[in-house]
Amino acid sequence: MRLRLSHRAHPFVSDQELQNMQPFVRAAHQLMVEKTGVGSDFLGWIDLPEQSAEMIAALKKKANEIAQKSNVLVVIGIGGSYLGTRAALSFLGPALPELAEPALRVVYAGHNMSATYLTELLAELDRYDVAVNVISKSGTTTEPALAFRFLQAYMEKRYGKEEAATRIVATTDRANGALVAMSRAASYTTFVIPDDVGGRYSVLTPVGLFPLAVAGVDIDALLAGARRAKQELVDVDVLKNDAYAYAALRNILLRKGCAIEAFVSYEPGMHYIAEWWKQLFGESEGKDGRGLFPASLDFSTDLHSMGQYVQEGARILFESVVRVKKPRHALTIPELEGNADGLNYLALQSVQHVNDTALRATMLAHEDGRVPQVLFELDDMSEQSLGYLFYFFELSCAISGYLLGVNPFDQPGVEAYKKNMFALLGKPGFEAERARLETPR
Ligand SMILES: O=P(O)(O)OC[C@H]1O[C@](O)(CO)[C@@H](O)[C@@H]1O
Repeated sequence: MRLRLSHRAHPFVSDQELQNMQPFVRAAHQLMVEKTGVGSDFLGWIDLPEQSAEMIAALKKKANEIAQKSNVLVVIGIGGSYLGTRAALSFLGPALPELAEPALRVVYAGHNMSATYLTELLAELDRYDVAVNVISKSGTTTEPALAFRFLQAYMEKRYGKEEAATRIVATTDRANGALVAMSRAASYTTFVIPDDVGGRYSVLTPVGLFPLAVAGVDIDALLAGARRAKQELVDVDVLKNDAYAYAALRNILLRKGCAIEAFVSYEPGMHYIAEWWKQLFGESEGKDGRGLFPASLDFSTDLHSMGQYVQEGARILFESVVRVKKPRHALTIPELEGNADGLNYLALQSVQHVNDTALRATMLAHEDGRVPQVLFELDDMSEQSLGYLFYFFELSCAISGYLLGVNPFDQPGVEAYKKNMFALLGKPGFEAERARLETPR
């Protein structure tokens, strides 16, 4: 249940260069643990692995009640309010939710504003017993608010106000935002997102824990994995703390001209882990004209599309590769009589061996193509390993942001499109902005 850094981008970065970062890593560490850095009022994520047993018990009780009477949970949220859940469920399986018949399905809304998506979602719900978890830290984000308007009306029409109120759970701020008032008025069960935890660091709050508990995930094991990461990743020595080494490597590679970091995995279940990771690093570091652009690649699938670019395109990227040491299933390749497909040279070997060989072959090829690579090894695809991974990257991201000299916990740039959208839609209070936008440029 661990994530280990097993390849530190050599020969592109030497251990000496990594060690040269030590004073800066120490300073970043101190800013974080002494809570003296910018954004220090958003360090609540550090202690999430050890949160109140009372809150976890209440959360599990309600999750159980919802799971008893529903077979679809609609999770309404955007960004950090849904990506952690989606990442966890795709990581933990089933690998093919379209074909599986789980006792409860989790579907998403409020992460886009597509009329097609919402209409087709609402049209399908009649066939299921439905519950809704609406999640918004601010309680005012347009995408989830819009989706909830439709879902709330659907639930009340279908079940009546009283029963709908037992099937809707709100996860939001303690006191502020429209969702708090709406939940009070309708008597929804609510769970609180702590004031000192930002959206992208919130997967281990009820934001992730509640829907995951409804879906049957062992959230105690998830938290245990995060606790272990918290206990283990304490050494300030950059050569002994993998989370800090990763943060330092990213910064070295950025300064060496890599503008893009691609998160690479060889398990399809990691796809949404990469999406979660992209938000974490993108919102934390992309500011003040700085930061690596976080991208992701699903190998070996994308080797047959983006592989060409990585091998021979502009030398502007490095890869952070995650290898899963023990995937959920082992599969042996059968022998084929007559060897019509020519694959008998692989007979009786495991599919994992072939996948791992693709990883080795690709890393060697990309090294020849002058692409720096960092390799992580994740023990397995369990809840504990996932908790470890979540905490590992959150910690790396905080240190990396401080090394970069930005506030890793704000996201002022996200407001730009929102302000323009409100102005163009005619929201009261945005008249001057609208006039500015409509002035010919
Ligand atoms: O939970 P909220 O307040 O609806 O915000 C959702 C997401 O929107 C952002 O503010 C911007 O994408 C994220 O930081 C956050 O995770």
